[in-house]
Amino acid sequence: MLPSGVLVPLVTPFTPDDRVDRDAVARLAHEALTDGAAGLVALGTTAEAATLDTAERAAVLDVCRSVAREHNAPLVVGAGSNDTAATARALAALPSDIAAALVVVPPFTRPSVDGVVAHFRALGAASPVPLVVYNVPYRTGLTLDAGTVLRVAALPGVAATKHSVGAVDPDTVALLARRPAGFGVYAGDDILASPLLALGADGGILASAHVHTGRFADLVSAWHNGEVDRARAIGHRLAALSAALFAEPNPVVVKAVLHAQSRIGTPAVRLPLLPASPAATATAMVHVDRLAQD
Ligand SMILES: O=C(O)C1=N[C@H](C(=O)O)C[C@H](O)C1
Repeated sequence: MLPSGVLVPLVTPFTPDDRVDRDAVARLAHEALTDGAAGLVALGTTAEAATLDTAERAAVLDVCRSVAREHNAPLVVGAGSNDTAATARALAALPSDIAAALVVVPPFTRPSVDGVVAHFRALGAASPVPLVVYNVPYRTGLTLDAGTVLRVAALPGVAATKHSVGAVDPDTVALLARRPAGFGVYAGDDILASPLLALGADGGILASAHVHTGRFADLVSAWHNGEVDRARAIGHRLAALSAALFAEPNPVVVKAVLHAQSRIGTPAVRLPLLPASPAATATAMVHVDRLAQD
């Protein structure tokens, strides 16, 4: 359903007067797909989707759909909340040319395991497009063991997971060992992308891949082609880059770097995020430049 490779969850660049910079969104989307991304994610966490109003979300989606169509590339759209019925309505309204919806494990409410399974059963039934379950315990407050993810994976309409548990832990290993055929696993912790690929992940949804997209695409190919030494070497360099890009809350450093590269007009983020510090930006740029020279 989704291709192997790296999907770039696009940031939302803002103009100096705090409007969505549609041209910059389009430019970043084109660059990512031209540089080797297998697809795009619109309205993810990285997009600061929580701070966009309805019209802004529609504008971002519109731009991303048009660029994805031009490149014949899959577009995944971020969705999901701790209100099952509201999420089902939002999914039902998605346009049919969307490849998948990235749906977060219900945050904050802390339902039971059976409640989580019932949530995704309802969403799988309501959605016209396949679901990618976004498992990110440090954001949702809910840790799912491998058995629960596999129960969700077996539901109709559930196609993949974005695995962002913050560690390569026993449940991660069990998930990759026991996942059913055709169920995709995508790394969602940028720093851990290389070890997850070594365990067999299909790719990654990685904000870091705004920068050196081609290197991230190469990391996936190297692991998938069994070029272990090369994959390790690329993975170590990219992990250092990702660590620098995630030194402050995502996506503030990514935006600062894109601005330093003159790829977006402002590094602005919306509250409660604060702009990246000059020190974090400078450190990230050292890694960006070092990789450019390799
Ligand atoms: O928006 C996303 O998708 C991503 N969000 C993660 C986060 O902010 O925690 C990071 C990942 O690179 C992609």
